[in-house]
Amino acid sequence: MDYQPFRNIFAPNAVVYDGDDEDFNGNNDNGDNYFANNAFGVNNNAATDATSVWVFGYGSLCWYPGFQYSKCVTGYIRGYVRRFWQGNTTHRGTPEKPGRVATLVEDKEGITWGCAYKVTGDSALEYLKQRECTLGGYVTIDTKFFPRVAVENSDICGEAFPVLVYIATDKNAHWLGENSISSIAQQIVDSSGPSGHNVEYVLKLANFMKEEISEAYDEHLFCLEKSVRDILDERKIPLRSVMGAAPQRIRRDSHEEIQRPTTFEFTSRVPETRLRCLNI
Ligand SMILES: N[C@@H](CCC(=O)N[C@@H](CS)C(=O)NCC(=O)O)C(=O)O
Repeated sequence: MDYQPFRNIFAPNAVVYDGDDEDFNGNNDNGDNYFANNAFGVNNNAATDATSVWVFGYGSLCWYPGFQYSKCVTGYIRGYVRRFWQGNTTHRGTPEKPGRVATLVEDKEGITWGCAYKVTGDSALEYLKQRECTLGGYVTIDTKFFPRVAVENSDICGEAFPVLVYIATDKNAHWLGENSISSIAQQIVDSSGPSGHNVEYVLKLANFMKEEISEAYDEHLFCLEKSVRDILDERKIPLRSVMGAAPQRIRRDSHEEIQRPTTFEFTSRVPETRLRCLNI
């Protein structure tokens, strides 16, 4: 499916960090650093609070952040694709039977949808350092996040802003790498760990994508989800035995609820409508 990312309709002139003349650490040809300057697309008091950063989630963080945050915005990053190529022995597997969790793999044309959380202070980052890095083998990178919808006069008003991302590269001890969807699905159905069954991890991520970002299509994730469900059916494993508790409710995209002030002048312009079916 040829996916076209959403264009930001409210900030057509937003300064776009085009990615051509900067590398991932944000340095461009004349020595400016994207991440040192104000984040594009988020107004000053939101993006440049001294102690706040945005963290991009694309795996379990989408449905189980586990830390305090003040905002959650759905959107995507460019230059990466999501792949279940990272092994895990501390959350969704054991040292004897590692599970598989999501990571990102570089792909110049790639887009990965997820959500960005605004966190303030150190506790969230300390928690993520333990959960992702110490227990999971992830490291952090900086990249830019494109909100699905930017809203004029809100704190999510431009095309992109900097995010911190936790990514497992092929250099870490738990890396498993590429394998067929059916083999990965088999391993997932056979794995569980202290945080729950590996199936729960895949299905709750797939549910997040379908419920929150239905316009996006992640072939790797959805083919894996189907393969996992087929195996569960073949083996007559009831979903309730692997799905754990219902995920916490996450309030997302509150900036989209900002309504334009309707003035009398505005409403008086609303054209007459006829309810043809009632002929009134
Ligand atoms: N960094 C990715 C993946 C994070 C992830 O799934 N990490 C795993 C393994 S370290 C984890 O935290 N799992 C917790 C769980 O499975 O409940 C994200 O942004 O969501």
